[in-house]
Amino acid sequence: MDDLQLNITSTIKNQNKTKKQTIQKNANEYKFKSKPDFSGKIIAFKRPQNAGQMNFSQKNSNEPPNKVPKLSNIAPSKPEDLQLRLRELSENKGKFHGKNYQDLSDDLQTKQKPRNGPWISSLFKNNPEVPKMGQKAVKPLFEKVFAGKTFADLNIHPHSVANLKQNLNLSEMMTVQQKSISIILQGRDVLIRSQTGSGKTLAYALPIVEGLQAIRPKINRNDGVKVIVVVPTRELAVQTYELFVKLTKPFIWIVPGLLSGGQKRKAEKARLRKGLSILVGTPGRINDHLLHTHSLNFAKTGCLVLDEADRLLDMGYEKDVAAIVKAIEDHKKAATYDPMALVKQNIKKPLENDEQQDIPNGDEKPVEHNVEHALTKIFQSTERQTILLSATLTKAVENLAGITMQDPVFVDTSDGKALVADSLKETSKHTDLKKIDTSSENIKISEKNIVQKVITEELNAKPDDIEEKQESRTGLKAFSGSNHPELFAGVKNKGQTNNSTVSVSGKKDNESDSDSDYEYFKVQKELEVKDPIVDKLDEAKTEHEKVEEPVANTFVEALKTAITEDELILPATVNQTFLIVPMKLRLVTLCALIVEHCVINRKGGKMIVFMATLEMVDYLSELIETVLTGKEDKAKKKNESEKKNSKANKRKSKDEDSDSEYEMDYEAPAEGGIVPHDLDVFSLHGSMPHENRIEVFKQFRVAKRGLLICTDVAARGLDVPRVDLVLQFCAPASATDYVHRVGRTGRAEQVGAAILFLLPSESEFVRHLEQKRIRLRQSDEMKALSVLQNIVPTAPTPQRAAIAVQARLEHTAHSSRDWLARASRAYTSWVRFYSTYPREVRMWLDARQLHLGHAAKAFALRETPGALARRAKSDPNVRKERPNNRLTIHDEDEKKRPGFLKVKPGIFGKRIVNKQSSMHTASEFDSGLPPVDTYTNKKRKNK
Ligand SMILES: Nc1ncnc2c1ncn2[C@@H]1O[C@H](COP(=O)(O)OP(=O)(O)OP(=O)(O)O)[C@@H](O)[C@H]1O
Repeated sequence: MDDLQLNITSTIKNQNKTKKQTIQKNANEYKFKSKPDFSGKIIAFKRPQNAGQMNFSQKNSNEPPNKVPKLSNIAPSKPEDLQLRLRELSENKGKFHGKNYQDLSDDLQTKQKPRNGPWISSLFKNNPEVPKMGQKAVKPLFEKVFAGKTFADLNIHPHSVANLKQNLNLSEMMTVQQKSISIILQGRDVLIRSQTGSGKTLAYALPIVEGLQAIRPKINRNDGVKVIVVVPTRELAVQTYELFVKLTKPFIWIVPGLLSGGQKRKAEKARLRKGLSILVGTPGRINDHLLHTHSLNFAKTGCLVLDEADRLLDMGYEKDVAAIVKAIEDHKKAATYDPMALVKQNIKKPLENDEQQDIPNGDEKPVEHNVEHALTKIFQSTERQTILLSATLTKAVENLAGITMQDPVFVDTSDGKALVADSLKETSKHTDLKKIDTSSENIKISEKNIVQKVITEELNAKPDDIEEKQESRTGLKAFSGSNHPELFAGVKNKGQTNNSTVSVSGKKDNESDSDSDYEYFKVQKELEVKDPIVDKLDEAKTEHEKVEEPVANTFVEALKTAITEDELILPATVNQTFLIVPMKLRLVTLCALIVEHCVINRKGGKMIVFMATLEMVDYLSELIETVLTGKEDKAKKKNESEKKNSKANKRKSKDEDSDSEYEMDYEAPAEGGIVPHDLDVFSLHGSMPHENRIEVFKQFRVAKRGLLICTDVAARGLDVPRVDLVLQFCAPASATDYVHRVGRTGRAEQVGAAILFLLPSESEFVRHLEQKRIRLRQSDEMKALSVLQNIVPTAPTPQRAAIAVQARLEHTAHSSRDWLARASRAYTSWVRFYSTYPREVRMWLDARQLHLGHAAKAFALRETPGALARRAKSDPNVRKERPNNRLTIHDEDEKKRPGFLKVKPGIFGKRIVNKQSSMHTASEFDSGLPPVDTYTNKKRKNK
């Protein structure tokens, strides 16, 4: 019992009890705390809950013990007074005379004057040792980014080629574009995987525009939504929409539109009523309009694109995606089916395709080049093409592909993988894939005949057959996955099962005389097997050439292999490193890297820092900006005399300076920041007002240098030019998230760097990344700190410079109640976030390993974890509940729309829901609008 500081505060009742009873009761009230000693050993000691109370009780020993001491009415001005009142309040369980314990505690924190003279910093004390991880032999996967072919080589409208050159400055194709464009133009369902920044957006946007522009008569606004592009974030929606705007410049009759959260519903409704050809949006918002905007109809939609498909199926999005797919099918089904009209329409087609028909009054210029693509036919039919894209694949994507795609093609551009895996092909080791790639050129010849073929077929077909065709391609069968049992039943059955299904062009597979694109692949395959010339050519090839040739798997095999192997690809041009930084040094090391990259770097760096929660982004971005550039501090300047005093004290204390490395002069911050240059700091997270969010994104995009601090909301798809450093301040929730975050740099073969911050307890996370073929090198954390000597030239060592910067950070964080509240909110949010890491990574990112006291230092806080927890408890702005993934769709809403059937749960088969990591992106799943029924309810209540 020697190490117990007993504070026996007994009530009158207790006094009447026996001594033994009193001691037992009080012993139960003691808190047990553990913290490491200097050598890192954990020592436990017990401390009474009201430790400070003993002295107070002693001071007021004249008063009866049961009497509540009164607070003086005079506002406390001196820290000692505050201390006193704080003790009074703490004794009285938080509230007294309407005063709040926390308020007083904050007053104490903020009004406490910095001590002048020697100030012992604990920044470098008690830190765990930084392990040297070494490097495992990892052979990363690489991808050839550029294909060596130009857009002019494609069979697309010359205006498109010219537009790409003039407005986008693009002429050479990227590999993924070369592989995918021709396949998309054939109207095939495609699943595309290629590394971040490899040009996937253009790979689908260009053929879509090409397919649309070729429709004759030209489409107009009244023709309805032809293409739906679903992306996970608003910024990505804006970016994709802008690309479509650029691509459709030569074809002004194609109207792209944007539906992303945060804008006024009314304005969007008006736009939808006017008519859009290409609709780009976030799933929540599209669904919101599906429910509440009756002019939005997908009956004419011929193409559905799900960009960042794995993300869209993650965390609550999948319901919305399912609802969109279902809406397309329902709307198509609901559209009046008139076989005669269909026949007439098809008979007219060859005439319509005659270019002369295009000139209404002889005024309009004829389009010189009007190639027919199978995709154009799809836009004119009731069918639908589905395109899924991502740099990373998951089981959920595989499931979705099985459900929504028919006879899909898998395009994987990583080296050593199948470049094009066609579901209509059997596994063949030495298939010449170039045949598939050039098929669009060959198919031109055959496509001329497709129209005629379809007409003949449809004229001959019974209504039942036609219905079956439509359903198979676009109807409920496709949605429920019933048309794809073979996809996962085994590859060998694939061909047979397909034989009994209806092909893309509506042709039965066993009728092999068809010229359709579907048949083309079949015939092509037969040719590959039978053609003696091809055989001879194959024989003539050297063994070496054969080894280099990519292996063409069937779609299912290739996709399954890709998912099982789970190997991740990152641009070879990104230099990836990690820093193991002890908790207390994290913030100051971050500042050092920002200074190094954005300030000292003459070229002017552009950097993105990923944080775990929006509270962290809000607080740390402002703190860093304030401390480094002095942005806000100006309002709270010290007066001249204080400055003089501090300088005098500084001089004085210099003389008294001790030898300790960790002891330094405390200098009250002077005016302004500590870096000589301007530093533009941007912050971005999902809870920002929409306008700010888009504005920040746009500003950062055009900035030549600057720092963006953000959550994972910026991790997917965002294409910000010249970002040369990505820093992950908090470890990602998965290796996949790591890839997407890093992928914001090194885009389109640009050079970039990525740094991952890890705690000593998290160091084994590197091994997890190495297993996924990600190669990282360890950097020296002390070397990173040495940069700070540039901005604190008086500091003799990097440690001293770090202490000075940390002091500035802490001073700012404690300069007002607001700062303190935000700091502790950020701290609390991070602590809560940490325990939500998904199970797969929890063994490396274990919340039990955290030292919460040290963590406070990383938020420039000086309070103990207990005090911070109390503050969080009394802070109404701290999010108490876990963010849910509910969208603004309610059961009642779903019922409101006629013909809009409720999506059955589990329709996407096995749901892969990453609930744990919902903290940092939760707000993304909102459509950005209040639920409509709130308004309705209010109205009802008023009545
Ligand atoms: N053919 C091309 N030549 C040069 N640059 C290109 C080409 N095509 C696209 N780009 C550029 O490459 C960059 C990355 O393109 P994009 O955003 O489409 O990549 P992504 O593969 O979708 O990346 P992520 O997986 O991160 O979403 C963009 O800046 C784009 O302008």
